[in-house]
Amino acid sequence: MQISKYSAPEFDPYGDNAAGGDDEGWLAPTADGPLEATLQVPGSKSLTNRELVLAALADGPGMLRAPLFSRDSELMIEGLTNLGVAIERVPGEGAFGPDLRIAPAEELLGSTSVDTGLAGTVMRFLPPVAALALGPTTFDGDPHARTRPMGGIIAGLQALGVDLDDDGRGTLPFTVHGTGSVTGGELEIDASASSQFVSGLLLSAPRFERGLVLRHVGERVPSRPHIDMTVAALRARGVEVDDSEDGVWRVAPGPIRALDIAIEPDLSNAEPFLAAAVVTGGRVTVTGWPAATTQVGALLAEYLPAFGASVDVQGDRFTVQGPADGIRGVDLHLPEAGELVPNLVAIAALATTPSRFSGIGHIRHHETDRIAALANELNALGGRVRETEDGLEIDPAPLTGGPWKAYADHRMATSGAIVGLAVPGVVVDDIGTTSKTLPQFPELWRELLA
Ligand SMILES: O=C(O)C1=C[C@@H](OP(=O)(O)O)[C@@H](O)[C@H](O)C1
Ligand SMILES: C=C(OP(=O)(O)O)C(=O)O
Repeated sequence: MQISKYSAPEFDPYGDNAAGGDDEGWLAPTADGPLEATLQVPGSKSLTNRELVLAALADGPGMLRAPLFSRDSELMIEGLTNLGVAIERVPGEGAFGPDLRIAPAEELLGSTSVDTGLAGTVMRFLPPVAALALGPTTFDGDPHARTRPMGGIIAGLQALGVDLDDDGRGTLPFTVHGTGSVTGGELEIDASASSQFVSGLLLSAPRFERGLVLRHVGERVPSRPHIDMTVAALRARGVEVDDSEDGVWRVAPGPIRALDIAIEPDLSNAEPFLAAAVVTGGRVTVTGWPAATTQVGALLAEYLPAFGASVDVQGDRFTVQGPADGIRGVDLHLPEAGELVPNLVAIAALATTPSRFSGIGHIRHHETDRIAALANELNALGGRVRETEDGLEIDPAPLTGGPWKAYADHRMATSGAIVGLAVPGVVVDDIGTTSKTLPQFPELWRELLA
């Protein structure tokens, strides 16, 4: 079956957007055999929100082609707009929405507020931009956003001399009192809780008077591919970045070049559909797969074969063929790829041999404590899942249907959908939470199974 181009529903950034669900929850469809499908997914959250920030700080008007439209990107657009950036939707060729034309502000202006929702990229990338604005900007978000670590950004900006009022807990809410400029220079932060502390500071750094020499001190920084993505995005706009010393990033001051740039499809949002091939022994192709990318989702080409699946790449078509003789358990150490873990754990819960995931302690600080959430939800269905300090261990066990809590976490919601393909009666309480990065999920999933 060829999944058709999908037109995004009217988007309600704060609403439930429970397309396909209701108060009773969303009954995950069960596959009655191997699934065969070809589909396209919308633009990358990580690339869209980086390029929005860089376009807003650039030396002239720029374009984003085929960007993502989801709660996280709408919050980024709204936050930048509040700071005085003009962002206009213009017709484009993308299958999932318009293009964006971005005109940087003559002068960024505070005296405003930014709602971060639950978006890590908004809460970590915009405070340094607000430090460049004139006037105070207050940051706050969803209830759970107030528990996500912000220390590297708060302490980092304060150490750079930015006046930032917080209550000392190292979390939202806080106010950045921008003066229109940041001196920059040498800075040490602990980025072991999130790579986004590094990315957030680097993105604004070319606009600091002395640039930035950012040194990480502490345990290992997670999600390194996401930092590499930030560095590549800066270099593509003519910014000089030296990352040759491990744990140190040197950004030269200077202009950020305006670009007309196409956003790649979100390879991490392709994951649940590719997982569907693995758990049903079917065949799923995602089109528009980039030949070269900094997205962590490209590592699915290594991870999915560990379950016994095979991967075939022909041009821009990325195809996964699921195993015919049952899913193999895996032993994966994934500090680089925390964002991919929930869906991989869902596959592992359906495997015939044990699995172990390690090196992912930091995902306890994502949209929810993903280690606890995965263990809770799988064990409630009869699973045998143990939390470890930095991961999960899973023994094979027959699962039965029942409620599946999403905890406002888009990847928990899609993980419930994956389990439901093989286990009748899994009911996801809030499938609408997929609107954080993929509002089309319920519709695309329905088409996958049609
Ligand atoms: O910069 C980014 O776009 C992201 C970085 C990672 O954050 P952490 O380093 O906090 O895991 C990743 O998990 C998140 O989904 C997106
Ligand atoms: C961790 C994630 O998001 P955020 O950008 O909010 O950190 C994620 O998308 O899996």
